[in-house]
Amino acid sequence: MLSVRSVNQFYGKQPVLRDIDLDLLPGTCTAIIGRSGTGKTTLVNCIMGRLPINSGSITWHQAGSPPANLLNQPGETRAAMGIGCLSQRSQIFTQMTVEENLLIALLAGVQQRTIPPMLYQLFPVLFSLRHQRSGQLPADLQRQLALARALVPQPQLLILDDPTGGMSPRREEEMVTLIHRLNHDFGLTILLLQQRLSLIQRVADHFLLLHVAYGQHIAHGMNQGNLRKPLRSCESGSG
Ligand SMILES: Nc1ncnc2c1ncn2[C@@H]1O[C@H](COP(=O)(O)OP(=O)(O)OP(=O)(O)O)[C@@H](O)[C@H]1O
Repeated sequence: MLSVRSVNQFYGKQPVLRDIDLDLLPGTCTAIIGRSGTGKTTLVNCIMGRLPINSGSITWHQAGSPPANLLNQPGETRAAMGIGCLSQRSQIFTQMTVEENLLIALLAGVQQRTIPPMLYQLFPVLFSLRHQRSGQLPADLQRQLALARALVPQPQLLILDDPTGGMSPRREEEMVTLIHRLNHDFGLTILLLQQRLSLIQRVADHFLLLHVAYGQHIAHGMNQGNLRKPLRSCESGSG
């Protein structure tokens, strides 16, 4: 579905991503693991077209269509191509109601004209609060709303940047269940950025480890095994 090949990215002269390779297969959940500052968000920003890359390629594969070079697509069109993203900071319009936030996501140049019915099934709490101003919701429900918004255009690939960050244990558990359902029941391909292995092991099939070695950020190999089994080391020795 998505191939990242030999991607390098620098902030000024400082290398952040070094020769990153990543393959996302349809229907899988892949985790990008790494401590704070190892470049997880930077990689996602490159995939979403928010940051240019210095070298490498990012290719989008869709059944029945030739591979598309994502680097030729402006960031705005990547959502319409089927890539959704929940960023670290919830992006909701706090003056609008829950429902208005969902409706406005339909304006993002996608074919979809109505809120998908499954959305309120997935988020029953949001359904009961749909006429409430979203700024009045507690932070973890605002996060749920941001995720629901990302799902309105019915993406094929959903990128989740620290989706449980700052959540209460109860909402975190709901979010983990939700990610699992989206992946297993709805077949959504998921790229999950997380630091906590215990959470990753519950939902992810594969992982890519980013870490800092000798003062530089380098990517280590990708495990194609099943992460619900005990985590195996995937270091490839490139440091
Ligand atoms: N706009 C920027 N300009 C310069 N350096 C930056 C910029 N954004 C991030 N960095 C640096 O790039 C490195 C990678 O940052 P990034 O946010 O991608 O890491 P991360 O793994 O997502 O961290 P976290 O888990 O805390 O979100 C860090 O050293 C960070 O300080």
